[in-house]
Amino acid sequence: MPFVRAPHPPTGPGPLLVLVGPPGAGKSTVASALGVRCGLAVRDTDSDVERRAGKPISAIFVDDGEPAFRALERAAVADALAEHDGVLALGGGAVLDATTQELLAGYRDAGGTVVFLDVSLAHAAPRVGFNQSRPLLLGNPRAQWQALMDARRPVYEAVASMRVSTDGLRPAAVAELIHDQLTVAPEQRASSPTNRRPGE
Ligand SMILES: Nc1ncnc2c1ncn2[C@@H]1O[C@H](COP(=O)(O)OP(=O)(O)O)[C@@H](O)[C@H]1O
Ligand SMILES: O=C(O)C1=C[C@@H](OP(=O)(O)O)[C@@H](O)[C@H](O)C1
Ligand SMILES: [Mg+2]
Repeated sequence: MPFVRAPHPPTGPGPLLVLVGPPGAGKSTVASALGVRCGLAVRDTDSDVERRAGKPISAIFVDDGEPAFRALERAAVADALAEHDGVLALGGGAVLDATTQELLAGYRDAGGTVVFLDVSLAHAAPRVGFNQSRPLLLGNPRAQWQALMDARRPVYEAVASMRVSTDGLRPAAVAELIHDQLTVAPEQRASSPTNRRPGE
């Protein structure tokens, strides 16, 4: 079923939907599931950064450092917000950047939808695992993840227009929830638990 499109940002096409949240929330996976389900193009800023750098994120962190990664990420997010008109998954730390926060606020003000995929440590840990691909979780992944989430939760809540708890839901079910939220009438949406602004 096609989406009922939210109003476009006035300055460009803009994504239909932007996914934010911590590592293991399922941003990349749910973006793909939504793309398949709804026939939408999918873009992931982590993939854009890796393509531009010509190496994996873990290698960027080791060779060039986190600030260099964040600069590449800031540029990738700005480009994607301007160019992409499908589903956009951000990397988990992208929303910490002040420029990105401003761009997302403008996107939302223009009618764009930013979805915070929420997840608890118990559900994120098995998803993220202990591999080397997420450099910020090296050492003690569970403790690192929880500290990161505690620090970032207010930011995820501030930039989002919708929060979806993914605990115990398969990616396809998360995609279905988001799809259903965006295809119901706005007046029904306002009273739905998944569409309250975080904190409301
Ligand atoms: N809702 C979910 N339930 C179970 N596993 C999931 C879910 N969402 C994602 N995964 C799995 O968790 C891992 C991380 O997902 P990913 O989409 O890369 O998360 P993110 O992009 O938010 O870091 C992948 O192996 C993916 O298949
Ligand atoms: O949370 C973070 O700071 C990061 C999350 C990763 O993306 P995912 O959230 O898609 O795993 C990736 O951008 C990088 O390892 C840094
Ligand atoms: Mg991802």
